[in-house]
Amino acid sequence: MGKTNTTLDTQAIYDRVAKLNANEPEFLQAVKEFLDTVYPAVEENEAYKQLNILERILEPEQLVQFRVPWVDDAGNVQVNRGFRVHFNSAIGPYKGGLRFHPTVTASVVKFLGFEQVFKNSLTGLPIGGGKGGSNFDPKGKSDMEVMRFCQSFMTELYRHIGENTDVPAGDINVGGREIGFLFGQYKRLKHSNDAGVLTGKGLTYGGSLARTEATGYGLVYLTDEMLKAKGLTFKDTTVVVSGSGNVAIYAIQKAQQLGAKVVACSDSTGYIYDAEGIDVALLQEVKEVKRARLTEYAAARPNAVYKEGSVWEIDIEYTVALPSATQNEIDLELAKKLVANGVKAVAEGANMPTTLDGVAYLQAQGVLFAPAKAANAGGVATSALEMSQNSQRLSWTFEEVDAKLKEIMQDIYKNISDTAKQYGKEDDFVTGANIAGFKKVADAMISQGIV
Ligand SMILES: NC(=O)C1=CN([C@@H]2O[C@H](COP(=O)(O)OP(=O)(O)OC[C@H]3O[C@@H](n4cnc5c(N)ncnc54)[C@H](O)[C@@H]3O)[C@@H](O)[C@H]2O)C=CC1
Ligand SMILES: O=C(O)CCC(=O)C(=O)O
Repeated sequence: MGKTNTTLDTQAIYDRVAKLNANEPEFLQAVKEFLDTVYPAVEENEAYKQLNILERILEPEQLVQFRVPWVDDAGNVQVNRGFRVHFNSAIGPYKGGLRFHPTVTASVVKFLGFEQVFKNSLTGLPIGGGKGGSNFDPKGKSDMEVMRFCQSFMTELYRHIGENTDVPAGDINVGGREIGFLFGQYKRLKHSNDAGVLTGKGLTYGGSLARTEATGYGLVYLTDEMLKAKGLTFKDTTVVVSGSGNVAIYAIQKAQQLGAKVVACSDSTGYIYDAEGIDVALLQEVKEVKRARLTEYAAARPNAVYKEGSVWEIDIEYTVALPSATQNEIDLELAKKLVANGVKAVAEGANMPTTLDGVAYLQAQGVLFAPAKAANAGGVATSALEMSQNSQRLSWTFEEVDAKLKEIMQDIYKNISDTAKQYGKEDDFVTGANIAGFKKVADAMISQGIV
């Protein structure tokens, strides 16, 4: 076999990736955090080094980019760009969401797909990592425009997915409506009712109970474990959440069920502060039913206020922060603001919402920090439960799925916390999550040869 007694040079590995993926800042950010934390697990394992496991794991198996032409309501021809990255299939079919947002690029899809590999590994379920999306902006589009876009997007995507190959789901701006349109077009093209090809489906055609709630609920279950281990609790604790979409809404609901007071959440232009605690039913009505802005929530609640800017600029004392909007929403300056406001725990509902220097600062200040690949893994874990139900042609009850989700999140916390300790980094859950997620994938890759 090739090299013997090799020494690991993670800087050289990073430099090579940076050269190959120039102009992909989000992907390189995710790679840097990974390399900076997993090296002890590679250093101690001669096979990982000899077989260049890091170099291989950092290279997606495939990246598909395609044109998505569609016609708007005024009869104009529009064109967007579609992507799907098949990052790693060592432990199961590619699995991960689709994002429709103007900021979607190859870099964004690759960072999301890379993180998904280790997140999916942490769930303990047999799913590999993938992700996709488009720079299509559904804001202001009619249902028919969204449908035509989804049909065109699937007209290329269907070649690259399948219930045993790649199983997409939702992410930003891809919810039940979009998954329905995508599934309808997939069936037309394949002439086959493969329910397991997408997750996040509606309950009338193969969706799982509790998938809608799963990411937000799972985030709170994991945070609860992290708090309890330090003698803290959600009960009577003040919480701030960013975003007001799928993850944020159900995180707020579960935190409130556990006795917390969630006083703020946000959209892309501003945030609401509701000192009495957010009214989840009203928030759902505004965001999920009307697809309106948070200003409508403030207009309907006499004591709530709407402010422009980042919710992390808020000037109140609170204990738990759950960033659940988008990447890099908490930078170093905002991390300092969180600490000044008395925050004791941050758990990432969004993918990579904290910059590298933001994470380093929070950890240095002793803030409990749960990284996205552990904290928001409940969504994809429940998607895997949806796949199991589809293949058995069964539907489990809400309580059954929720109980499995809770157990998975408790297991993830234990795994990342034990792994951090094992590598001499107690309470460094970034290191714990990266090493624990990585080792399972690396071992599966080694077993399968050089492929
Ligand atoms: N839906 C899911 O099951 C999972 C989602 N995630 C992550 O959670 C985050 C939120 O996703 P969802 O709630 O599903 O999406 P969503 O489309 O339901 O909601 C997104 C929310 O983020 C806000 N937002 C988007 N861009 C923003 C920006 N530039 N600044 C401030 N706010 C912004 C939107 O206003 C909206 O409230 C994303 O990072 C996603 O990757 C992670 C795991 C699973
Ligand atoms: O449920 C899924 O497959 C997608 C979840 C996802 O995209 C994520 O975990 O970021």
